[in-house]
Amino acid sequence: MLGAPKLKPEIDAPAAPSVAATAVSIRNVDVRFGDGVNEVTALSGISVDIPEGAFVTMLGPSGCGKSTLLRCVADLIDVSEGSVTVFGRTPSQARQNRDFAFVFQDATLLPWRTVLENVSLPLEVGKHARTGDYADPRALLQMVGLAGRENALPHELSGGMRQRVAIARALVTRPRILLMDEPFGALDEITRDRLNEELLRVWQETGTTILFVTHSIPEAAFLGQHVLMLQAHPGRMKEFMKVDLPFPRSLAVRDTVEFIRVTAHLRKLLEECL
Ligand SMILES: Nc1ncnc2c1ncn2[C@@H]1O[C@H](COP(=O)(O)OP(=O)(O)OP(=O)(O)O)[C@@H](O)[C@H]1O
Repeated sequence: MLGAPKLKPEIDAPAAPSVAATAVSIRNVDVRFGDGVNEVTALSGISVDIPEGAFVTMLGPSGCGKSTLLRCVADLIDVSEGSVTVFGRTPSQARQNRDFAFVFQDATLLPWRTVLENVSLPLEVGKHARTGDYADPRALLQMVGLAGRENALPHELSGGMRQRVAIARALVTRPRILLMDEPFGALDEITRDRLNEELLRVWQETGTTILFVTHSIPEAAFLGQHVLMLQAHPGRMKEFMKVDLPFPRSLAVRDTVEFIRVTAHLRKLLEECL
């Protein structure tokens, strides 16, 4: 039996446009160090919005101000002009609210504490253990591939393992933003590749916004949804470029024509920045 005739053709309701909130807003930022003849303009006129949940890699010649910009977001450096907001708060308020966590090139683990005790450390000094708003340190260790190494001491781990601990420690307070300053810069290429893949997986599992400084063009292209390219003397924004490569990405993407095209474009931009 036929159903009742349709009076109107069925039309799918248009999907609501998904507009990501802004995680970090950087407006006309200048940073100067020193006074008088010793004054150095590290950053000049930087404006960019980092969408919530984005993975943004920062690339540029040595001394262009990548670390300085990351440190402005992290409330480690005050801007000379302009403003930085983190989810609408000042960097200082965002730090107190534990909106972000920082991962440096050196894992900076406490040598006398086990892996698990290092990952749990932020819970001892912050409000998170009190409020219960934290990630399970053991589950994080599993996520970064260190299940079974909870009781090891840092000196018993490889450099790559130590960085994995540092990443787990950074994630334990469930920061909304992860600020990473060349976290894999001191690692051998194979370990770095593996950690790149793992970091993308962690990003996709946690939805954390990531700002990641690197010197490596392939690393910037492989990890980034966007690449923020800075030029030097003074540090200015060259380009905020979307990387048109699909997710999830595996290392095999680096052999594709599209990836080679992206890295060639980044190399050309980088040469223009010198
Ligand atoms: N505390 C400081 N005092 C004086 N000058 C500084 C300070 N920090 C950074 N600078 C200067 O600011 C500029 C930007 O430095 P920054 O470390 O941010 O660059 P970078 O792009 O991260 O460099 P690299 O890629 O070599 O790590 C450089 O000229 C640097 O010498």
